[in-house]
Amino acid sequence: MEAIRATGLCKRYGTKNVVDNLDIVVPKGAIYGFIGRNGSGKSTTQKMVCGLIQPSAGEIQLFGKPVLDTQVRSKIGTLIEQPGVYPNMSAYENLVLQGLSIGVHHPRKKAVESLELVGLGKSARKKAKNLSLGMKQRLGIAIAMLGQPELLVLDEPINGLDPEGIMDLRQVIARLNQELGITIFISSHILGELSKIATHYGIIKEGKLIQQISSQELADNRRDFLYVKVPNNREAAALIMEQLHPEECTISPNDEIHIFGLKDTAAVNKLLSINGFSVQEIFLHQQDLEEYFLNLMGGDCSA
Ligand SMILES: Nc1ncnc2c1ncn2[C@@H]1O[C@H](COP(=O)(O)OP(=O)(O)OP(=O)(O)O)[C@@H](O)[C@H]1O
Repeated sequence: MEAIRATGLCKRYGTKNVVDNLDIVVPKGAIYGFIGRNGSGKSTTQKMVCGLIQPSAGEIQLFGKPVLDTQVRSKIGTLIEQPGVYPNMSAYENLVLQGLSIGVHHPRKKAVESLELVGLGKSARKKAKNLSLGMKQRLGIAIAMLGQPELLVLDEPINGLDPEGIMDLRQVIARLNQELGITIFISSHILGELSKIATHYGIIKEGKLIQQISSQELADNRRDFLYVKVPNNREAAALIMEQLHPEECTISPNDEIHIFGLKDTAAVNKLLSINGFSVQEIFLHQQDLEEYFLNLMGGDCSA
């Protein structure tokens, strides 16, 4: 059963379809990276998934139930926009207060547990206003965790964080997913960081889903090749085709050989060497995720 299934989802503001006929499937247990430029409709989609705004059309099911089902709503934790924290209260006090306001059993115990979960155990007594942005985001996740959700919806939690903050947050997300089995629906326009943890991706452009793909399918789609720099490249390429039967060998504009469908660097190196070619450079070129998405989105998506 999927954690989220959105079908034909639309949101119209005035005459504009901000979200346009979206079909999204987030499998249970996934870390689903929802990727698109600013203004592409990510927040609007996430707000509909959380039941914060009404779709203009379409249907959303969470764990097989309609999004407005009260039982299912208790399974969602959200971090959308800034977490509502009191700056002069400590991280711990904020959590206790939030816990009390949503009627959590044993709010003090839960507050301590939630702080530990997000790696803020040692900063429990710090005033919220003195926490770094990354710590504030983790406090926001701790608040979202108070209700023991099965699904966390995180809207651009990485935005504005420094590299250390990003790494800490990434570890927290991975831990919640792996240790507690929580499904994560996380939006971002920063691709690299997400690629280290995401198991699935949905790519949205101008309100339309342009691709939905698992990280496994993505790895298969990305076209890696062996890069070989060698004099007499045409003869070398012909020899490689004849002896090692890769899918394809091309000569790049810079005169390097690109071999597709073969990853055995040693075999190529050996073949060329024993036939008198002096290999200057040889390595496996892997198309990185950024390149892949930029191709799909047609330009710089961090703009
Ligand atoms: N309440 C609203 N009324 C009118 N237009 C809106 C409203 N909310 C969002 N929009 C518009 O919908 C489009 C998508 O916005 P949305 O916030 O969903 O995008 P996003 O991908 O999350 O981008 P960002 O990262 O900048 O928030 C934008 O053009 C935005 O101006």
